[in-house]
Amino acid sequence: MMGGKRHNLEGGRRAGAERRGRVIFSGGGPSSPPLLNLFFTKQGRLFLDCLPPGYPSLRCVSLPPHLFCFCTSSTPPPPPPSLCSLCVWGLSNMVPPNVATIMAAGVAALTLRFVSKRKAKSDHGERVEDEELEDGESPTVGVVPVTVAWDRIECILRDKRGNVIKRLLQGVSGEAKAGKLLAIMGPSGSGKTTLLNVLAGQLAASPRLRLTGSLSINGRPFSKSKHRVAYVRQEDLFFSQLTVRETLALAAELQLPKTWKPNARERYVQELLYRLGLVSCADTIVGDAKVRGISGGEKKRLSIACELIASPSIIFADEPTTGLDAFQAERVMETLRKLAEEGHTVVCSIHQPRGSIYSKFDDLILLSSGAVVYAGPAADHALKYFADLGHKCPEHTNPAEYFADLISIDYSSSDNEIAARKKVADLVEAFASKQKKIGRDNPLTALDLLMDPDDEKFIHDTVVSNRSGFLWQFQMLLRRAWRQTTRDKSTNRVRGTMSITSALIFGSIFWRMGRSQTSIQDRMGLLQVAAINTAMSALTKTVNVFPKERAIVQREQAKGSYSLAPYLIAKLVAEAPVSAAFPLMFGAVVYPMTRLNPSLQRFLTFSGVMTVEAFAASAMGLTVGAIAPTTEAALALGPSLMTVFIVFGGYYVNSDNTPTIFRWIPKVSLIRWAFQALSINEFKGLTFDVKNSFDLQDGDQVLERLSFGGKNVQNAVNQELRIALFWYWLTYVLLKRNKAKFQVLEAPSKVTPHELAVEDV
Ligand SMILES: Nc1ncnc2c1ncn2[C@@H]1O[C@H](COP(=O)(O)OP(=O)(O)OP(=O)(O)O)[C@@H](O)[C@H]1O
Repeated sequence: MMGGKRHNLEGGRRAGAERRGRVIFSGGGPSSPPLLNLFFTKQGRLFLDCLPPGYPSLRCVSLPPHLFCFCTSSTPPPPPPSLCSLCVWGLSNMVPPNVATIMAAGVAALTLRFVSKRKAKSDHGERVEDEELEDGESPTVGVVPVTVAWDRIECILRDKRGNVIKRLLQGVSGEAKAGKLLAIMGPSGSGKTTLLNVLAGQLAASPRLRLTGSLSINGRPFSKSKHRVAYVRQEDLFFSQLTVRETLALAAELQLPKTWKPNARERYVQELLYRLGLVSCADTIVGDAKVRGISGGEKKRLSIACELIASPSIIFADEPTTGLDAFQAERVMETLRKLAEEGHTVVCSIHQPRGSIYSKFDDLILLSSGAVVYAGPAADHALKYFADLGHKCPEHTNPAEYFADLISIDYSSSDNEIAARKKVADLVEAFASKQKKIGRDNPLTALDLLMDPDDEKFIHDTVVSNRSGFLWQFQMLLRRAWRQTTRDKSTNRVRGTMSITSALIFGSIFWRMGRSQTSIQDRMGLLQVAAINTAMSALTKTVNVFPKERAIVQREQAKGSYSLAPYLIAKLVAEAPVSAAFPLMFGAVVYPMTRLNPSLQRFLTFSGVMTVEAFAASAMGLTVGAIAPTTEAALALGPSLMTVFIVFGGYYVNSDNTPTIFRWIPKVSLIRWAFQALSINEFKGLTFDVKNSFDLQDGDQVLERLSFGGKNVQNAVNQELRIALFWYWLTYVLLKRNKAKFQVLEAPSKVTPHELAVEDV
């Protein structure tokens, strides 16, 4: 299915031609320009030009880092991925063949390859693009053409007792090839996403699933392949406050090798913006539900652009048009179509596309209840196939709609359902027997099998992510976190307003507390509500946003863009000034209104304690966000946990009276340590009006009653800092452990009769 006409890597060709340096071999018949040119680029890389006379269009194929090849052909086969196969191809295709010249070129090339291979070994780990790019020079990222083939994929869902409930995929086989756009279509629940996840090697692991079958890339088992796979998921997740350009630039900075100069990276990002049609919104923020940003279609194309940075050979897209209007859906599919034309292997699942979108597909897989109804070319071939089976698509009807109706189960009545199920079962049977008769539709091409195992090494070298050092990652992630925090004006405005409003409310309630005996209770009450208010607002803000951010970070981590430690530290550093601002605002209003201990030193300590407490609560929010599967779950879990800490916060239950089994809770309660520090800061040295002999004379007596006697502020703040560090550490461990786990594909096995009995549940 490799489309020669569409195999166009103009960028690479141009860049290579511009870099032509010393020619070391030239010849190949009477033609001008010569049939074959072997030359070194200015950077010392070896290039081979094959120019059969009369065929002006050049094509390029990525060869090992030290070898590049440009070639054309009248009946273009896929460009061969190794010099040996190039020579085989050249001998059989060039007209008129000048055997001696080609052989000479082949021998020269192989000799040089042997020499340069040794050099390549010493350069192990570098990418083609790793060489220093000169200013003004275009970056080139080649696409390695690949064929993905899968055979007898079975996915079985079992209940807790191990009984089979459903066959999600039933012996699915097929192929996706370079330069082709393959669409997986079928009614809702037919298994499109499941199949796509299996092909991308990203089916979420579950003890209730059993996955068998074989999956290969260019004839090698998928698990051993080093080709890069991009997966554009249904949900587009981004940092909402970054612009499109910033999002792409950061992804480029984190994923491209450091040897790319800033200019080259910028040009590459600009090129991606053009390719994906994102130039007009390049400087618009991505936005979210609160702040309007780019459109849904633009978000989807930005997702694709981010996936393209690492130059993947294979692109999977799960329902890329879902939620988009007709125009945006068309543009997204046009983008995928172009990527296929550039040599990528593109596979997408799609529900029911309109006619203009359907016409973009090269190949089609139709699924119904997890079984293949049709797999093959999308256009006339599919229509003819169904017409031969007696299902002729009426004229002027969108084939996609026709196929969807044909393979859907009609649940309007039991008779209709039985008839529809029988029709689908017949279609599945018809396709299975046809497949058995003809074997696989398109077996792997001879060239795929000819591939030199060393080329796999090259592929690894060209696509492996070149992760930068800690400091570099920290710097990049700090910039992103800072932008996200400071630009989120609506959230910051709400937090600021809430801080001042609650300070005004508490200030009014505890207005100008005097030194009477009753003011002692008021002071304790105010300090307790201040501690609760600060902790709660920091906690809810964090649990509101972190689960979403966690999903982005986990996706980026899966790509190997950066490590967890620089991410968490950058987040902490970037958010610290903003997080500190709100407790300070609260303190600045409530302190003078209520006339807490009137000294600048005490006011500064009060603000400092509140700030440290806000950090601890925020860190606890991160942990909750790392555990909870959704924002809603995090919002339920976070405040419940905090309520326990409030109860044991030192005001409601005296720590001396705490039941033994709960003694540990006040020790880990961030409310308790904040309350203790605030109380010591407030009461130490304060005197009260005394009217009766049993009245408390000074703050030290109050502290004794609270069981805080003999303690100091510093100690309480240290405990609070330890609690904050504990939550940060726990978040790190949880994020590290909660990496996505994928279902292992077991070798194909016979489905047991018992399992077959549950077909089409
Ligand atoms: N891990 C799982 N556990 C239980 N059921 C599952 C699991 N994964 C998939 N399924 C079920 O398998 C069937 C196929 O799901 P899948 O998401 O692949 O369908 P789909 O064709 O993509 O549907 P849609 O077009 O609605 O997204 C559904 O009935 C789904 O509920």
